[in-house]
Amino acid sequence: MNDSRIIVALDFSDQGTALNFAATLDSRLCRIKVGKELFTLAGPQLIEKLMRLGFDVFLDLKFHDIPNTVAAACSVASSLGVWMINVHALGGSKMLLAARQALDGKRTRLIAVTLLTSMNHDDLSELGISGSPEIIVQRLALLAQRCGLDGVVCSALEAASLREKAGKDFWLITPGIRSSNDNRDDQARIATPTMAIRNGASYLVIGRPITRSPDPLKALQRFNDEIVSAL
Ligand SMILES: O=C(O)c1cc(=O)[nH]c(=O)n1[C@@H]1O[C@H](COP(=O)(O)O)[C@@H](O)[C@H]1O
Repeated sequence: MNDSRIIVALDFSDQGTALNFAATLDSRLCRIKVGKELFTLAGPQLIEKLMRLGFDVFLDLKFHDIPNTVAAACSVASSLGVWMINVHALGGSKMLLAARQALDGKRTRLIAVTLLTSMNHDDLSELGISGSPEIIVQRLALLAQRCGLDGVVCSALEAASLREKAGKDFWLITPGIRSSNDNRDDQARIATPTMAIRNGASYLVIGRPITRSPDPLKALQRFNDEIVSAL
């Protein structure tokens, strides 16, 4: 059984590198996320190969469209046998309900992205959205919960207040994870693994701090150890 809280973001620009990298990891120590770049390049066959290596796959395509289109896309994504898929909460309740309905009776988990972790207060103002990231994330997360989704993607900074409001069974998936000496890259709302766990995160999405490490398996083990001691 895989009780790791880590989802490794497999953000690579070619299939061979991605598969070789996945093979150096251990499917008992993490799950794998495939995003837009790799899926556009390598498609369902790659998902199949990763599942054959024993990985639970989170297919991160962040669907955001009219309800009918999103529901159909969710249904097809689920038929690939993936562990989890996501949509944007900003698609609104009709879209979220349609996505949820498309997965009724299926094993695939459905979560909603709230506010991207690359965005900060200034980005919201630029869009004419008033309110802090925390308030917006909370509103979108509770909407997703009311629509019956399994959880949301948010930053670890919002996880503590959300955990209180959404209860213990709602999944909080937190990207933007960085140790204190890691490069922040394009992430704006970041937190350490310890902070994410203490704030109630269910799973931590970690990409570059593992994929760019000279010893990815060791980095994964180090993150897992940090998480276990924070639990
Ligand atoms: O849905 C996501 O996974 C996601 C949502 C979000 O708000 N922020 C975010 O960074 N992600 C993804 O999480 C991963 C983070 O990667 P690193 O910044 O390299 O750790 C990337 O694959 C992003 O696409």
